[in-house]
Amino acid sequence: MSAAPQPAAPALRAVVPAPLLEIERVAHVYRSALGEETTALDGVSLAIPRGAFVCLLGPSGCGKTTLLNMIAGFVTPSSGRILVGGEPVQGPSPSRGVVFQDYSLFPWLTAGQNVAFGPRMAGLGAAKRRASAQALLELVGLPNVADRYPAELSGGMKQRVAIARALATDPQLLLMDEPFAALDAMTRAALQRQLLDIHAARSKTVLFVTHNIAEAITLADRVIVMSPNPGRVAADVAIDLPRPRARTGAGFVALYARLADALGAEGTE
Ligand SMILES: Nc1ncnc2c1ncn2[C@@H]1O[C@H](COP(=O)(O)OP(=O)(O)OP(=O)(O)O)[C@@H](O)[C@H]1O
Repeated sequence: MSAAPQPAAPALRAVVPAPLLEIERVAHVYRSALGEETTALDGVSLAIPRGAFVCLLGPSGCGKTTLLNMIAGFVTPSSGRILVGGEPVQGPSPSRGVVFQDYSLFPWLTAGQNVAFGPRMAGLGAAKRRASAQALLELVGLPNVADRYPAELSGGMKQRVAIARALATDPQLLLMDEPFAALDAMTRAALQRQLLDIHAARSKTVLFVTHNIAEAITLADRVIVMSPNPGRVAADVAIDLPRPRARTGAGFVALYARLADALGAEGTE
């Protein structure tokens, strides 16, 4: 006698949180005034979870800045779409903080006013925005520069102010385009440490562009390697080393070789 058929057990579904950033089949073609076309990116798809620290690594011209500018809302993709928190990017937003390589502080504003700029645009009162700017300057290790102008600050100090400014609107996503490339090695290492502390303390999601393999391994949980002509994702490598990461450690050296290999003949540095 056969047993009566049992009802199927309900399928077990893991609860996977939606990624903060979704890039879906994005391409971008620049057209010059003379009608020349450059395909900067083609078929780029990525999903980045909340709280991740991801580095975009690739040689010059592979479209890293173009991709970052599209996520920031400064450039519109020719095709495909970009979602942040499930919403399509339709222009710049205070929920996405941007730090550029060239500091890009307003020279006519003091450091404190630069940091308070976003909150001022958002309508925060003077006393509150001064207090929050001072707290952010302290967070980046600059407790005494609020009244100084950018021209009175070193490159490393300017970049700290730029990071404080990017954090001032409490963005979900911090977009950083080779922010430490112009700094000397010691200042760069100090800012890398500080950025990791901020990432840990504030649980920000960070997308950080670099062409420096060691910097990518030092900072990221995950490195997206891009290749040029047109820009595409060539490799997606998890960095599961404990922090802080010694450059001479065996794991670091092995990942360095792996990423250099993924960069191939296009290798940077
Ligand atoms: N405004 C523009 N007009 C035309 N072509 C552009 C423009 N901006 C970038 N490009 C081209 O698009 C491609 C990707 O450039 P992009 O600056 O995004 O690369 P990148 O990887 O950030 O380079 P780098 O590391 O040198 O900053 C390159 O071929 C570049 O010449």
